[in-house]
Amino acid sequence: MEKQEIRQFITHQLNTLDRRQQREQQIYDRLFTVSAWENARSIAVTLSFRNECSTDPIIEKAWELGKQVVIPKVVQREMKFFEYLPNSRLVETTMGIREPDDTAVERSLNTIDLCLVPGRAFMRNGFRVGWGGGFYDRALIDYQESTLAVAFECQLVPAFAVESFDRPVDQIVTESEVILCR
Ligand SMILES: Nc1nc2c(c(=O)[nH]1)N(C=O)[C@@H](CNc1ccc(C(=O)N[C@@H](CCC(=O)O)C(=O)O)cc1)CN2
Ligand SMILES: Nc1ncnc2c1ncn2[C@@H]1O[C@H](COP(=O)(O)OP(=O)(O)OP(=O)(O)O)[C@@H](O)[C@H]1O
Repeated sequence: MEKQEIRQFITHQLNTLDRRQQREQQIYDRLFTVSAWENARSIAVTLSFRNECSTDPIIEKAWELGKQVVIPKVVQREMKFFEYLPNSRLVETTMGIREPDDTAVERSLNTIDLCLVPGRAFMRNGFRVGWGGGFYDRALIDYQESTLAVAFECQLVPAFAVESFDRPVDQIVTESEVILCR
């Protein structure tokens, strides 16, 4: 399948997913036992939108545990990361993604212990298909710390053509397993 067909297929899968809340809770419970999560003092995470697995409980838990949280903002085709606190103000993009406002403090991704990478579809070897902006492929080029994706089982796909610029994640946490990709 082409990446574009995979995106359409996954959108349908996610829109018709049953027992979503139960599945999300299983994903969180499993994520919170992973050592890369436990050891991270700072995490980068996206604010979920549309039918992505909700990241709100992940962020709440991170704050509860005293972890620093940063979230991305797309600035002129480039993604930058900013500190995210319970009282941070957000603005919504035309696409519907919530992003930090102008007052947020920028943090280099390279100073963050764990990067939670969003994606539409994943192979078990960690390669992913996103929304098609290539933002994470570029952001992860010289990122040395742990990368992890949370995804529903139905987002795992058997095979797609990997391109030279694609960057795999280290681990994928689903509602039924932790996949060690590398
Ligand atoms: N929750 C979440 N936040 C995220 C991502 C993500 O996958 N999930 N991203 C992961 O990389 C980045 C944003 N990714 C984007 C990828 C593509 C387009 C884009 O192509 N927009 C089109 C409109 C497409 C549409 O409306 O459907 C455009 O601007 O013309 C925008 C943002 C950063 N934040
Ligand atoms: N390292 C890079 N340098 C320049 N362009 C890149 C790089 N990585 C990706 N791109 C560009 O980004 C485009 C989209 O890539 P791809 O379809 O893999 O995005 P994606 O992984 O689905 O999106 P995202 O990473 O934002 O979730 C590609 O067509 C490619 O030209």
